[in-house]
Amino acid sequence: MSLNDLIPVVNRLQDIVANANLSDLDLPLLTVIGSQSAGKSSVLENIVGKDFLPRGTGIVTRRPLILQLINIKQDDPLIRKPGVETDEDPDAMTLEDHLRNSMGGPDLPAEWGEFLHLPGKRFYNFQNAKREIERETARVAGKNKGISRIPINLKVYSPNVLNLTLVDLPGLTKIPVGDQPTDIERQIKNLVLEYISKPNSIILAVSPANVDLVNSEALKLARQVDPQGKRTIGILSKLDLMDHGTNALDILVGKVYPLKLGFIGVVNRSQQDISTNKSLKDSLAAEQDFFISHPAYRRMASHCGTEYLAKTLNRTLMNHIRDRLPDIKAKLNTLIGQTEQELATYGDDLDGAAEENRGALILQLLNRFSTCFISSIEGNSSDISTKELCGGARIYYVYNEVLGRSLRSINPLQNLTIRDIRTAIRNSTGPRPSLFVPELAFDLLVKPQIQLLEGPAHRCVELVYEELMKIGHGCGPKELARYPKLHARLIEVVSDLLRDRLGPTFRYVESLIDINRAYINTNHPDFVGAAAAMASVVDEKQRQSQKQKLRSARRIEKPGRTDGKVQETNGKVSSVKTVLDDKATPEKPQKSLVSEQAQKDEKDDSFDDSGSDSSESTDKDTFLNFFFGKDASPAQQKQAQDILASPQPPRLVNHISSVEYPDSAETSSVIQFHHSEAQQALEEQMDSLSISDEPLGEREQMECELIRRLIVSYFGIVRQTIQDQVPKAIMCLLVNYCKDAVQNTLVQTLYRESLFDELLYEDETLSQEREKCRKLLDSYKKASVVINEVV
Ligand SMILES: Nc1nc2c(ncn2[C@@H]2O[C@H](COP(=O)(O)OP(=O)(O)OP(=O)(O)O)[C@@H](O)[C@H]2O)c(=O)[nH]1
Repeated sequence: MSLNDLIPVVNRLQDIVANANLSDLDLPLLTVIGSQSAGKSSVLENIVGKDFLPRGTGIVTRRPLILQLINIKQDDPLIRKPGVETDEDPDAMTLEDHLRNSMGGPDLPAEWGEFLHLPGKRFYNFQNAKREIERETARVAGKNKGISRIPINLKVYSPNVLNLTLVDLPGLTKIPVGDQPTDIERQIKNLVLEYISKPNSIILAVSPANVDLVNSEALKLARQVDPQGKRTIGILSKLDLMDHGTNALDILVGKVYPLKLGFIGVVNRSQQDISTNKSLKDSLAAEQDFFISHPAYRRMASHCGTEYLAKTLNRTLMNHIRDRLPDIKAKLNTLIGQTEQELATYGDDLDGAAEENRGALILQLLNRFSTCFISSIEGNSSDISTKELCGGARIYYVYNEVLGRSLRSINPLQNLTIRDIRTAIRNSTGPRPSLFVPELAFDLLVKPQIQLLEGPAHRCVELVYEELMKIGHGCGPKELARYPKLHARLIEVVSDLLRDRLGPTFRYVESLIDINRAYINTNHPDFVGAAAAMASVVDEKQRQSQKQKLRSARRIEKPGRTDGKVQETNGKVSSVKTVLDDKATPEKPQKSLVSEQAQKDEKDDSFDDSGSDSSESTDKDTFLNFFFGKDASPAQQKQAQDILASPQPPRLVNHISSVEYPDSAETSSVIQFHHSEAQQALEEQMDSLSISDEPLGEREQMECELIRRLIVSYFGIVRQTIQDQVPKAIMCLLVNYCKDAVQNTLVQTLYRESLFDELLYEDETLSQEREKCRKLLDSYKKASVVINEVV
C-alpha cells in the first residue's frame, strides 16, 4: 500500500473520528532533521510530491516550517469559496480567467497553500508559495543567514495528500556565519529537540552519504530523544555524491548504526537539476535508475529510494493507526448503541402514515396527557418532584396552610373602633335607651367583619386554579415534544376548561360568604351568647377590681417602693398610674377590665376563642348591679375612654398588617392587609364628624366590650365554616370537575380528522435532529466496516 492508498482509508477514519467527536486520530508529526544542506527540504518535498520548498546551497531553512497537509474532497465547497484572495497576478489574467474567477470558476485548481500569516490568501501557484516562504523568513530572521524559532505555518489543501503535519527545521550547524549568534549550534539544537522530543513525532534523520556517519548530528540528536531508535528513520541522502569506489551498503543494511525502522538511501535532485527545472517525476525515475544500475545497491534497489521511503512511512503510519484502532472501535460501538437509543426517542417518521394510525396516535397522546393531569393531582404520577411541593400536595398545602393561616390572621375586630361600636349601639336603640344587650348593633357590626373572609377565600380559589394551570402546562408524555402544536392545543384546551370553571367556583365561594352574612345565627351551639359573654365581662371586671384593691393596699403599706417603680419602668407608667388613681377612687373596674381584654387579645394571635372560652358564671346579682347600678364618676369615665380610644396593641397591628405565606418563593401568595395612610386619615376624619367626643359611660363601655366579645365569638364560628367549606367547594366545582371532564373535553375538542395534519405537525428541529441522528448512525456503521477492513 502506497501513501496514496493510505489516503482514502485515513480520510475515512479521520471522518469517523471527526464526526464521532473522538479524540483525533492523531497521526504522527513527521519531523525532518539533519545538518545544514543535508537535503532535508528535498526529502520533504519528495514525500509531499510538490516542488515548493526553497532549496539551495548554504543555510536556506532558517525558521521552522510547519507544513500541515489537509485532505479535501474533489467536490469540497471550500474549493469554490467565492471572494478569496489569490496569488494570481490580476494583470496577467486573461478575460477568461477573470470570468472564471468571478463565477467561482469550475476550473479553479483544487490544490492550494495558505499561510497563517496571510489568512484568506490562497497560493495556487506553489512557486509563489516558495517565494512567500523566502520573504517571510527574511522578514523575521533577516537577510543575512540569521535564524528564528518562530515557525512559518503553511497549510496545503489538496485531494492528494494525507492529513499529516510535517516539520522542516533549520539545519544543524556549528560555526556561526552572517548574523548568526555565537551560540547558534546550541540554539538550533534546542529548537530541533523541542520538536523531536514529542513522542508523537517520527524523526526523519537525514545524513548526507558523502559525510562520515559518525559525524551525523541528526543521529546524535535523535538518539537523545529516541534511544531505542523506535521512531527514527535514518535517511541517507546524496548517495550519488559519494566518492567513486565507496558505498554506504553497510549503513543501509544496518551494520553501522542500529535503528528499528532502518536506513533508507535516497538520491534527491541536485542543485543543477533544480536550476534546470527537472521535474519531480523525472528525478524519481532517475533515482530508480541509479539504484538499479549501481553495482553495490542493485540487490537492494527495492529497499532504496524515495518510493521505498514513502512505503516505510506508510507502514509506520498504519502501525500507528492500528495501535489506535481498538480504542476507536470500542468508542464507536458505544456510540452506535447511544445513537440507536437516541434515534428511538425521536419516534418513527410519520410521513405518509395511514389516517387511522394518526388518529390512534392522537387518541393515545390525549389519553396519556389526561392521565398525567389526573395522576399529578392525585399524587400518583411517576414524575414526582422531590424539590418542591407540586400537584395535589400543593393544593392540600394551599387549603391547610395558606388558607388556614390567612384566615387565622384576620383580626375579627379589624377596622372596628370603640366609637364605631358605640355609634352602632346608639343607632340601633333609636330614641329610647336600651334595656338589654343591643342585638341589632351586633348584627350590624358582625356582617362587615364576615366580609373580611372573602379575600382569603378568593385567593385560595386563585391559588388552586394557578396550580392546576401549572399541572396542565407541565403534563404530558415526552413524545409530545415532537408535536409542539398538539402540545400547545392540549394546554389550551385544559386552560379553557379550568378558566370555565373558575367563574362558578368564585361565585360559589362568594355566595358562601353572602350566606353567612345573610343570617346571623345567634343560636349556634358554639356561640358564646349574650348572657355568658356578659357574665365573663363582669367576672373579669370583678377579678380585676379585687386585684387592684389588693395592690393598692400593698402600696399603702410600702409607698416608697411604688414610687421607685414608676420611675424605673417607663413603659408601665400608665398602669402604675391607674393603680395610684384606683387608690384614690377604688371603684373603677371598667378600665382595667378593658385593658386586660386588650392584653388578652394581644396574646391571642388567632382571635378566635377569646369570647367563647369565657367563664359560664352567671352571677345575676353582680350583673344587674353593674348594668343598672350607679354611673361612674367623670374621672373614671375619662380614664376608661383613654384606654378604649387607644389603638390596637402594636404587635397585633403589625401581625395583621402583613401576613406572609410560608412558601417564600410564592410571592403572589402574600396576602396584604395594608391600610393606606390616606384612607386611615379619612376614617379618622369621619369618626370625628360622626362621633362626639363625649366620654363613654360605664354602661356603654360594658356594652362595647360585650359586643366585641360577641363579634369575636361569632366571627370564629364563621371562619371555621369558611375554612371547612371553601376547600370542599373548590374540590367539587374546580378540581374534581376538571379531573372528570379533562379526557372527554380533550377528545371532543381535538379528535377531529380535519385537525390531524395540524396537530401532528412535527417540530422541525426535531425532525432535523432525527435525520442528523440517523445519518450519524449510518456513518458510525460504515466506519465500523472501514475499521474492520483496515484490521
Ligand atoms: N546531488 C544531490 N544533491 C542533493 C541531494 N539532496 C540534496 N541535494 C542538494 O543539496 C542542497 C541542499 O539541499 P536542501 O534540500 O536544501 O538541504 P537542506 O537540508 O534542506 O538545507 P538547509 O535547509 O539549508 O539546511 C541543494 O542544492 C540540493 O539540490 C542529493 O541526494 N543529491
